Amino acid sequence: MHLMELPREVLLGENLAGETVNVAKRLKLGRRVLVLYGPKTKKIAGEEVEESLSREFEASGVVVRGATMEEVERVISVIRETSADWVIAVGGGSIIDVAKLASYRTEIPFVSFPTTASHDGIASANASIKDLGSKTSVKARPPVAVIADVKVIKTAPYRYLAAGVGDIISNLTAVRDWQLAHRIRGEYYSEYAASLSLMSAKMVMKNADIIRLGSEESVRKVIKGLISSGVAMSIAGSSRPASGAEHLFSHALDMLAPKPALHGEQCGVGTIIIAYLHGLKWERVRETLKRVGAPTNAYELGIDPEIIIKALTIAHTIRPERYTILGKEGLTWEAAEKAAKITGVI
Ligand SMILES: NC(=O)C1=CN([C@@H]2O[C@H](COP(=O)(O)OP(=O)(O)OC[C@H]3O[C@@H](n4cnc5c(N)ncnc54)[C@H](OP(=O)(O)O)[C@@H]3O)[C@@H](O)[C@H]2O)C=CC1
Ligand SMILES: O=C(CO)COP(=O)(O)O
Ligand SMILES: [Zn+2]
Repeated sequence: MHLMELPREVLLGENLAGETVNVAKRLKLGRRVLVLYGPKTKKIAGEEVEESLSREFEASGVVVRGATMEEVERVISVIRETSADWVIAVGGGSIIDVAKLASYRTEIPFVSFPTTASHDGIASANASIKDLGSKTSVKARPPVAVIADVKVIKTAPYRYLAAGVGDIISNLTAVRDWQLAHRIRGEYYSEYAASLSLMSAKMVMKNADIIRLGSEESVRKVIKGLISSGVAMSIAGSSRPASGAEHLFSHALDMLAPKPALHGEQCGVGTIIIAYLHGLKWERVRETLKRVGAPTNAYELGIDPEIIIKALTIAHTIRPERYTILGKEGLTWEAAEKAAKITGVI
């Protein structure tokens, strides 16, 4: 049996902090709510959401710092102490992932209230959590509702929106890797999930100039792509349609770089190199990233070229079960250096 779980409500609009109350009432989420936010997103929208919910429910808030297993366990304890009926995550990808996994493990629903359009975990069913030093993709449940407030998301520096484009354009190579794994390893493949995922990537390529404006319309375009990408992951039952070798490269950078860039920025640069390895039109990927003002090379990522090469050579070891163009052996140092040089990444 293949179970697909999807969000029940997706709200995209302006000034939605107060709407959280109506969503909770419609979906009968319960009286006690735990609001999760980060040190910055607390001020950006977290407090406002908590205040709105406090008028009708018993709301308490907790500050989360980073997507680690320790934070997930700490939040699980707070859920139990406060007997929370549901959770709402107000923040970037890290806060949403912690809320997603903690609510799944305590079997309560969670609502996603993104403050950035930088990642496609907004509506997905899986959580990317750092455990014992490396990022793992853990099964969870998608949010029962997504409340995307364009005004809040627009407060984030433009860099975050461009990172969202990087996370979406990754779908081009992720789907290629998935097809490869299907053909070579007989892995389950969903044509429907793959098409939906590719559609998001094509939409951002087509709308790059509108996205570049950094307007509310830009935010809407990127958010829709991120949500569709998350839905594609839910349909597939894994992050396969949106995470291939370019994501392994980004996870490797998170482990190796003293100061990693944003997830979506790293994935975008990874897509350029992995598209080259797949024999795809990598120049088109680079062109789109340039047009939206996302990084396309090591210098713009603020990462040393040696670390880029090293990350390419170890990427295949991060999730050995996830077969990609990197194969079982991975890239040699020379091959990695050549691919990075040809594509102008180093
Ligand atoms: N589960 C999935 O399917 C997916 C998960 N991911 C995961 O998501 C994470 C990346 O998410 P990302 O959002 O890039 O990074 P983070 O969630 O780590 O956020 C980065 C920083 O941005 C801050 N921030 C958030 N909103 C705003 C805002 N409106 N204005 C200014 N600053 C803001 C955060 O504040 P604060 O310090 O308050 O938190 C934080 O300091 C990675 O861990 C990645 O693995 C990515 C894609 C898919
Ligand atoms: O980031 C993702 C999709 O964009 C999914 O994350 P994983 O690489 O952790 O599976
Ligand atoms: Zn991603």
